[in-house]
Amino acid sequence: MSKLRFRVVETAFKKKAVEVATPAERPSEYFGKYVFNKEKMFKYLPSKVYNALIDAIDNGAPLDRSIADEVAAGMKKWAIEMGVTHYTHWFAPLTEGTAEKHDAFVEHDGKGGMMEEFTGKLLVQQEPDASSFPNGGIRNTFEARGYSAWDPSSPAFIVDDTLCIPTVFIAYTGEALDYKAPLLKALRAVDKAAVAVCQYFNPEVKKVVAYLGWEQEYFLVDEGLYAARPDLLMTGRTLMGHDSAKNQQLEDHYFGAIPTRVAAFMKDLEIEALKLGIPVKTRHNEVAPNQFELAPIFEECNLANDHNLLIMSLMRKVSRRHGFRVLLHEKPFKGVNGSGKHNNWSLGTDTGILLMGPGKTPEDNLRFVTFVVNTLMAVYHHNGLLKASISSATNAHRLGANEAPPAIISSFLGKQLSQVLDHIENSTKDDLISLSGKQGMKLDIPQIPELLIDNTDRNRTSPFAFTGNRFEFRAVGSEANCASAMIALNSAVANQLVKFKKDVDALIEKGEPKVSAILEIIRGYIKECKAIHFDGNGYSDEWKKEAARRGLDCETSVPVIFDNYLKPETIAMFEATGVMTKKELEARNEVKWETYTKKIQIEARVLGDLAMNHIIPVATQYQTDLINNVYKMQSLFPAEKAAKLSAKNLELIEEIADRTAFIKEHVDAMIEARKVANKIESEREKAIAYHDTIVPALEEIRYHIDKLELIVDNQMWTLPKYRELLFVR
Ligand SMILES: NC(=O)CC[C@H](N)C(=O)O
Repeated sequence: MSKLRFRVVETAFKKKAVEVATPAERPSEYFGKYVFNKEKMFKYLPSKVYNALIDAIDNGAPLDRSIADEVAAGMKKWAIEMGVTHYTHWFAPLTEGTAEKHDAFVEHDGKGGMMEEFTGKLLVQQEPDASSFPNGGIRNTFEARGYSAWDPSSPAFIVDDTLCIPTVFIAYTGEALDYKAPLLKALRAVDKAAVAVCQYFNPEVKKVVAYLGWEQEYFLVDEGLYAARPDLLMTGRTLMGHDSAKNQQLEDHYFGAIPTRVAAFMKDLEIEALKLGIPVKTRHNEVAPNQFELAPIFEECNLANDHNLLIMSLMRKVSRRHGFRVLLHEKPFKGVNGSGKHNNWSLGTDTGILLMGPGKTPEDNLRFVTFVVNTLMAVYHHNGLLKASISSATNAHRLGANEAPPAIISSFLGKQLSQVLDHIENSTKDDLISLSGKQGMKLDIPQIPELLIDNTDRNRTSPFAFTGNRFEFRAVGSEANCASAMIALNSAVANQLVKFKKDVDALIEKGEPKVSAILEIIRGYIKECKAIHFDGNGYSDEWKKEAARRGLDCETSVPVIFDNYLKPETIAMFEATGVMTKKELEARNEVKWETYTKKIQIEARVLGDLAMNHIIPVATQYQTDLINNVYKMQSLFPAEKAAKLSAKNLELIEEIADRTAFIKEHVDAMIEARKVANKIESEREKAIAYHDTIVPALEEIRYHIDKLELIVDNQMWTLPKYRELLFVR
C-alpha cells in the first residue's frame, strides 16, 4: 500500500483553519504601514528634498546626488524605527520572479565599532554580483556587470527586517536586463504620445498615465499533498493525473462560499498586502475546484506591476503559514480551468479623464472613439507581438482550453461600441459634422450610456475585450510578469498615437478643420483594423479559420510565436518609441527560447523519472497480484471455469503490459530526442525541436499513465489523485 499518499490525505483532512488576528486598527489606518509613501516622505524628509522627490515621482524630474543622500537618510531613519536592519535593491530580472540581495546597514564607525549607514550612493545605484541571471548574451561573463538603479516612482517598502528599494536592472553597457526598465520607457512613450493627441481636445492636458488593474487567479493545494507530487513540486503542474469524476461540471465552486482554511489564508494575505500598500479589494472562488482569485483596485501601471510581483511572493509565503502551497502555473490541472491574470488597462489624464471611457457630449465621445480606435489599430498591427508578449511554455497549456482565451489575439467591443464605430464608418463627413448656428459645430456621434456600458455582454472568449471604460487583456498568464504584456501594449499604442497625430496634422496642414481631420483619419482606421474586431465565440473552430482568413497570427508553437519580437515592424516600433533596441530584443528572445527549452526539458525529466520510478513499478506490482490470482484460480477451479473467471484479469494483465511497454519505449525515445535537440546550437531551433518532439511525447506518455491510474489498485497508487488535489482543503 502507498503509505505517503494516504497519510497526507488524512492529515490534510484534519487540518483546521489557522487563526488570523484581526489588527486593532481599520484597514484604512494600517494601509501602507510598511511603505515609504508620500506621507512618510513628508514626515522624514526636509521640505526641499520632499518637493524634489515628488517632482521626480510625478514628472520624472532628475534627482541629484545631494537629494539622494537626504532621501536615503530619511528612509534609513524611518526603516530603523520600524526595526529594519537590512536593505536590498529589489528588481525583476528576466526569470519571471524577483531578485534581492540583502545588505546590513552596518559599517565601521572608524573607532573600532559599528554604525548604521545608508547613503544616497547605495540608494541610487548598486552593482549586485548578479552574473548568473539570464541576459541573452548581452553580458559576457568576463564583463558580467549589471547595475541596479533606483526607481523613485515606486516607493520603497519593508518586508520583515529588510528595506526593499524597487530598481531597474541594466547592463554595464546600458541595455535592459529586466522588465522594469523597458516598462518605464514604454509608459513614458505612451504618456508623451497620448498627451499630444489629448491636446486636440483639451490643451490643458499635460500628463497621461497608463493604469493597470490585474486579476490574479491561483490554485491552493494542501502542502502535504503537494509534497507527495514531485511533478507539482518541480514543474508547478501535474504532468499526469486522470480527471476526477467530479470536477467543475456543476459550476458549484465559482463564487461559492470560500472554504474556511482558504478564507483564513485570504484574510492573512490581505492584511499583509494592505500593510504593503497594495489596495486589494476582491476575493472569490474561481471556476475550477480549489481555484481562487484576488484583485486590487487599479493603479498606475508601474506601481501596479510591482504590487503584482510582490503579491505573488506574499502568496507563496503566506500560503505556507496555512499549510497550503499556492500554484501560479497557468494550467496546473488538465481538464479544468487554468489560471489567467487578466490585465485591465486604460489611460487617464491629469485632468481626470479616463480616455477609454465614453463621455457625456459628442465631443467627449470623439475623444473616446479616437483612443479606442487607435488602441484597436495598435492591437491589429501588433497582434502577433501581443501574443508573443503573453506566450510561455506554461501559458501554452491554458490558451484555448476551458474558458481561457484562444491563442489568436482579437478584440471584443460589444454591441454598443460596435454600433458607434459602424455609424462613423458608414457616415460621410457631412453626416457627422453639421454647422449649427451660434452653437458652432454639431457632431453626430451616438451617445453611449456611461452606466449601461459597464454591463455590456462580457465575452470570456476574447483575449482583448473592451469592458466599458478600459480594455481587458485576458490572455496574460497567472505566473507572468505583467510588464511583458504592458511593455508591448503601451509601446504599440504609443507608436500608433504618434502615427495618428502625424496623419491628422497632415490633413490640418492641407486646410482641413481639426475635427473633420480627426474623423477622416478615424474612419480610415476603423476600416483598416476591422480584422481585429471579433465579438463571436473565440473558442469555435470557425473562428480559427476566419482569423486565418483575416490574416491574424494563428501560430500556436510558442518558440515560433517569439519570432514576432524580431519582425522588422516590431523592431521599428520599439526603436521608434525608444523602448528597446534591436540588440535588446535579440538578447531577450535568446532568453525566451532558452527558458522555453529548459522548462520542457525539466518536465520531460520529471515525467521520465515518475514513469520509471512510480508508475511502472506500481502497475507491475498490481499486475503481479493479478497473475497470482489467475494461477490460484487455476488451482482452485477446473480449467474451463478458471479461464472464464480469470478472463477479466487476463485482460487487465495484458493491458498493463501494453501500456507499461508503451510508456517505457516512449520515455526512452524521449531521452533520445532530447539528446538530439540538446546538440542544436541555435536557441531558437533547439526550442522548436523541444516543442515539436518533446511536448507531444509528454502528452502521449501521460495518456497511458492516466489510463493505468484507472485500473491499478487505488491502495497502491502513490501519487495523490486529482480528486484529492482538487477537493481536499
Ligand atoms: N471566470 C473567468 O473569468 C475565468 C478565466 C480563466 N480562468 C482564464 O484562464 O482566463
